Amino acid sequence: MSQDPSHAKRALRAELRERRRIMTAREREQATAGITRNLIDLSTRLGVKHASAYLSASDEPDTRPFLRWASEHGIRVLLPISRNDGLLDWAPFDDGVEDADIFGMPAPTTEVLSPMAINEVDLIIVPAAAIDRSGMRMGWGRGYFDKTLGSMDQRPPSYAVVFDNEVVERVPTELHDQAVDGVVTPSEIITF
Ligand SMILES: Nc1nc2c(c(=O)[nH]1)N(C=O)[C@@H](CNc1ccc(C(=O)N[C@@H](CCC(=O)O)C(=O)O)cc1)CN2
Ligand SMILES: Nc1ncnc2c1ncn2[C@@H]1O[C@H](COP(=O)(O)OP(=O)(O)OP(=O)(O)O)[C@@H](O)[C@H]1O
Repeated sequence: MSQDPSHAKRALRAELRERRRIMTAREREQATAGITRNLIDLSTRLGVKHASAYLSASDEPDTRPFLRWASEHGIRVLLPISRNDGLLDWAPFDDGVEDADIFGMPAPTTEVLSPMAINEVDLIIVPAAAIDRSGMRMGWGRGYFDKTLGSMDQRPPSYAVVFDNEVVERVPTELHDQAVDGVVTPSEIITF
């Protein structure tokens, strides 16, 4: 593997992307059930009232059943919308109210709030490609969550959501990379 972390990241992302692509429908369903159960457990344990999460794309761990549960239980959830300047706007979850963002990622079309809105939440749920045993996070390569997490001085607990085989020994890291406080997979909740 190359010494340059950005090259190593690219290679690892390609491998992970391919692994997600070849998952069967049954594997996905089972993963969704576990992830939903663990996200509900985590939010309940933390007494969360206001969270941020993401609207999953078809290859990503499915957040929608959790989002519906949260909505039914009075938990307000903010979802990201990618901006051209590298920051994320936020908008509240409302089932079915969505469109594609500038990258084709699902994004909410409810009332747009500024990047500052994330400062109001008491749990941050982030997408990731892989998480290592020290909590370092590798995302999909646009730096959105590094900038978002890195800009907050009072950060609530932040948990990444990945499939079980995406918790790895080490991810390649660069100076700007931000660690998360824990990870939710279909089979467990790990707090670092
Ligand atoms: N569902 C969801 N929404 C999200 C994110 C996410 O990961 N999942 N984001 C999390 O940040 C932001 C969008 N981030 C993105 C990150 C990368 C690419 C992208 O096109 N990546 C290239 C590979 C780049 C590389 O490997 O260097 C690609 O996939 O082809 C698009 C959007 C905001 N919304
Ligand atoms: N805090 C920051 N300030 C300025 N640039 C940054 C910052 N964080 C990341 N970047 C830039 O963003 C690009 C992508 O970074 P990286 O590969 O770590 O993204 P990622 O964590 O995989 O993506 P994401 O957070 O969108 O899931 C890099 O070119 C990096 O220089």
